[in-house]
Amino acid sequence: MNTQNRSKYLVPQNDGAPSTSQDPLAAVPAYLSERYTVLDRVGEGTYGVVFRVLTKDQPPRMLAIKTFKPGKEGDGISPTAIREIMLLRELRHDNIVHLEAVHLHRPDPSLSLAFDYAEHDLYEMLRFHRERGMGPVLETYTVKSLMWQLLDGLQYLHANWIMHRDLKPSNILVVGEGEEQGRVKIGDFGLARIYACPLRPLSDNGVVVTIWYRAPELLLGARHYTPAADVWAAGCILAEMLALRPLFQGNERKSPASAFQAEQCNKIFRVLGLPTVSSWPALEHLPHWRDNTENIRAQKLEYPPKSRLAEVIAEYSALAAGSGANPAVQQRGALTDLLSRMLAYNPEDRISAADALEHLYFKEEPQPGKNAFMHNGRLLVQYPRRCKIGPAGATASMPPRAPLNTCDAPQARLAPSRNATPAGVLGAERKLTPVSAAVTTHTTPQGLPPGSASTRPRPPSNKRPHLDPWLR
Ligand SMILES: Nc1ncnc2c1ncn2[C@@H]1O[C@H](COP(=O)(O)OP(=O)(O)OP(=O)(O)O)[C@@H](O)[C@H]1O
Repeated sequence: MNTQNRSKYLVPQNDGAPSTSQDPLAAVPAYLSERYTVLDRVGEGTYGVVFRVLTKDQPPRMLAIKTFKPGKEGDGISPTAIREIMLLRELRHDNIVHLEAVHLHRPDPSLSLAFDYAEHDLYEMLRFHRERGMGPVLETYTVKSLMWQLLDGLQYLHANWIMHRDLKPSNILVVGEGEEQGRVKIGDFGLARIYACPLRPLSDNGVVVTIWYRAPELLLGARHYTPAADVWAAGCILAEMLALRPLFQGNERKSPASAFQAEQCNKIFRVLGLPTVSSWPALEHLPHWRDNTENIRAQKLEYPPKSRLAEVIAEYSALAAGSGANPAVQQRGALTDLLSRMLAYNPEDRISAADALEHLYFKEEPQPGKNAFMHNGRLLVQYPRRCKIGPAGATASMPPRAPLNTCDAPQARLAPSRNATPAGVLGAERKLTPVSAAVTTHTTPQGLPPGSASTRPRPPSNKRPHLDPWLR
């Protein structure tokens, strides 16, 4: 089995098959059951396992608890990490997943974080369209609403000197029902760096680290991360919503850690053309550009003399729609203008999240809304609910527990994974109010039960539509 294609939701077995034999809730720390009824397990990321729970207060609320994997012996949770988590608790925005509670179990130490629960994420939504051959792809209104909300959340983070650094479809959560139906919740910010220390390198875990959303300045060796890199990732996500496939889908070179990611850069250059020092003066100081200029220039003929972004988006999205007519790209002028500003090579020229919200694209009809699923009183698509893996016989008062190993999604096949980029997050200064909320600590000497293998079914394959051969 090609480990690059292995979903990170699966703990590798000798034969590469997922394990379904272990109790999916075995990894729930005992101290959590004092406060929550654990319903089922919704997934596993690089750093932890996520459970769906109900609070035991009245009325019960549904939350997602992320329980972080125990670190190697001797690895504690640093005060810096705790401070950062506490800062995350202060974030309040409609489009940022809210960190409800922090449970720190000192003896291990182990940590569980409680967030708003969101039934969908953009990765699964895109997969749904791709797999079901929904044709056409996402509705224009849905694309606009999701992007508008994502940018709104981003501008809030950036205004507070926080950068996400790991934006990708699987981190774009979307609420399924209730008052906040169709609402984007940016998830997973900041936590990757906090948990990077105790874990083995991602490659040891057989996890693919996606670089598809990584900005060119980072690929070319820039040391400093700026909010513009989040906007690049958001631009890639906008393109992916239209095309149902990642715009720049390169393979990552895993080592050394600072390796020049030639293939990923190549994918970008083949669509946008080569960057130039005249339009991006800092380029000549970027180490990977400097060290590889000759090689890059030697392949010049492979790259278009000017950006082909508009054509590529039109081609890809027509392929995704199957019929050659994708309503989401009908307003091509404004859409491609916004996209090309979000995907500007020079980070200083790249549009900010705040300015992007003012772009003509969002002013043209249909204008974006707070509920990305519902337009003019009509539910546009009923997305399948998350795959959840519950224990037979667990009880829950609200809503009914998902049956064992079920989900509404089609049975899974292996796919390029939902991938993670190692990330850090918080800028040095913030406009946030001082931290007021307290961490709940648990000092009873209960260790984490031994972690169990994830039993999440494999996602289906990420079928690539037929591509323009020179874009391969
Ligand atoms: N607040 C939430 N509500 C519902 N599901 C969630 C929530 N947060 C995370 N999940 C789901 O739990 C699973 C694991 O999430 P997690 O954030 O740990 O990993 P990831 O984003 O997929 O990858 P990584 O952390 O490695 O970048 C995913 O399916 C994710 O969509």
